[in-house]
Amino acid sequence: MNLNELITHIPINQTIGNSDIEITRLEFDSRKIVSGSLFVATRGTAVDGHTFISAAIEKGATAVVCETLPENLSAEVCYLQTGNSAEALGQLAHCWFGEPSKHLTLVGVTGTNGKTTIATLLYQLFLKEGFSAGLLSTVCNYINERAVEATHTTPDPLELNSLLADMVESGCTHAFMEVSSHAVDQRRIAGLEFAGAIFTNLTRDHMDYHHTVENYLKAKKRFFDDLAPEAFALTNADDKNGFVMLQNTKAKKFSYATRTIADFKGKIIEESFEGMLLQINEHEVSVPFIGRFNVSNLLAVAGAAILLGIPEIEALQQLSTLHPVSGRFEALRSPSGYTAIVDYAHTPDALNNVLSTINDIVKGKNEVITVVGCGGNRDKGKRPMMAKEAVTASTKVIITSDNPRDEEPMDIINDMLAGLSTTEKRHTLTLVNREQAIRAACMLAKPGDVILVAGKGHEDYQIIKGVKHHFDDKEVLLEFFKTEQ
Ligand SMILES: CC(=O)N[C@H]1[C@@H](OP(=O)(O)OP(=O)(O)OC[C@H]2O[C@@H](n3ccc(=O)[nH]c3=O)[C@H](O)[C@@H]2O)O[C@H](CO)[C@@H](O)[C@@H]1O[C@H](C)C(=O)N[C@@H](C)C(=O)N[C@H](CCC(=O)O)C(=O)O
Ligand SMILES: Nc1ncnc2c1ncn2[C@@H]1O[C@H](COP(=O)(O)OP(=O)(O)OP(=O)(O)O)[C@@H](O)[C@H]1O
Ligand SMILES: N[C@H](CCC[C@H](N)C(=O)O)C(=O)O
Ligand SMILES: [Mg+2]
Repeated sequence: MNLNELITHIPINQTIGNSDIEITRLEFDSRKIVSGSLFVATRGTAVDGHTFISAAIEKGATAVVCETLPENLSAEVCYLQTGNSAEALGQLAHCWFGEPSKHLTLVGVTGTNGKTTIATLLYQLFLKEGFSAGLLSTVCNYINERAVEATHTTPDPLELNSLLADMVESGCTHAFMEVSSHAVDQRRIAGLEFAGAIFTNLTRDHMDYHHTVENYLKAKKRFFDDLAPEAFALTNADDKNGFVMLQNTKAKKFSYATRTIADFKGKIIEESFEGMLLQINEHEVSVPFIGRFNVSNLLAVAGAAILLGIPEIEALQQLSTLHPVSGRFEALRSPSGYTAIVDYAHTPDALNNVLSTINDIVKGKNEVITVVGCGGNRDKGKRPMMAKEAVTASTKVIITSDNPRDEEPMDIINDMLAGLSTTEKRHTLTLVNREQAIRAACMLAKPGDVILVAGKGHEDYQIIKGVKHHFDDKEVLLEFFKTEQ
């Protein structure tokens, strides 16, 4: 593609060299440059891409987009100085891949928890309604039914626009994606045209990255601020920041809630480990989901579907046919009569929601045994809170490893234990080995008890010292169940 055509949509403050040249590849990683590439130098969280401009040129880059021009300029290279390289990368990727989001009804979901659930259920619903649809999610990306491995909750701009272009080429009319706060902050979604945006909730997460809740809120809010007037913005009116997210949006505002006035209102009529009977607006709907938090998720799904043109009755009927996302409140019945729940809860609020749901069903008649850890190289502040949530709402707790990554597992466990009183610690088991921790919970459980294995959900790996080992909570449980038969 001609460079002049590519840079039409980005603000260029200064051009040095000939920009009427053909570009063979758009890249932001100097290690992937090929001859004729346009290299975009972005300031990262670990290093500054500007330090790799010369390396990119040595590998054949013939054009460079950067915020700061290098001291030594090459006569064979076109330099384009811009105010924000990350923003420019998003716009360039949008253009490079043929502006795919213009040819899709693209809906983004943001918030601390519920993004994967809502985006995946919308994708399922639109497939069931006969549409060709795509999904970008933490668990997996899909182009119609074709699975593409997910490296992130929200991919980098090149991978993101490449996947969207693949969806267009595959005949997709709708695409649903998660918009993480990192993605908004790093401008991975720059240039995308959204038909709608959904806000789930804002509670503690990613403080290791955003450092303050205010920064975290601002990152998510920017997603709504940037929406076009013809888009819809659907927010959770139960969340205290629900309308804060929408206060500067130009989009059409709508809300959903279980506890207050809203465009899409719902509540639980009945609940068991098999599912719930809900009242949504003036209709009763039976769904194979559990927990008040899932009522919110399902209201967002139904609301967005209706705003996208699905008749209300059809949208609500479809809710009954949807199936839970892998690793989100997955109930496994043991041969000896206890139930094990595998769930992805890895924030204090998520753990609180899941344990509240379990206790609403168990009602104190049986034991609730929780196995939980915290990820390494992630928010340390949440660790004592996670332990406290687990101990407060469980009869037994086993603290263990999640993805230790580059940290010492015992250091993470000790950070968690710091949230407990002496008495609470005395009643809490710690086992660094996650498999042993899950097995111990199964050995402790009696018929009717509930085990919650929290934090990893769908993950089939455990990251230890940079190595991704195979590990799957569900597999460990099913292996133990075999010993009970
Ligand atoms: C902390 C973080 O978000 N990092 C993301 C970020 O990388 P970075 O800024 O750290 O990159 P860097 O290493 O500092 O490099 C800066 C720049 O120099 C360039 N570079 C670097 C080295 C070199 O030799 N040559 C070169 O050109 C890099 O290509 C980059 O453009 O931009 C990269 C490209 O988009 C991402 O792959 C990377 O995700 C890392 C791997 C990551 O783990 N991110 C997690 C925290 C994340 O994004 N999580 C969210 C939310 C998760 C959730 O809540 O579900 C997600 O959306 O997945
Ligand atoms: N609406 C909600 N409110 C609070 N907790 C929720 C909600 N929906 C799901 N959860 C809890 O949070 C966990 C993660 O859910 P989900 O994967 O849908 O969130 P997410 O926003 O995609 O998370 P991540 O940011 O890690 O990708 C679930 O396993 C459940 O414990
Ligand atoms: N079990 C994972 C859950 C968080 C994954 C994702 N939300 C992220 O922050 O990368 C961990 O804590 O390591
Ligand atoms: Mg997710």
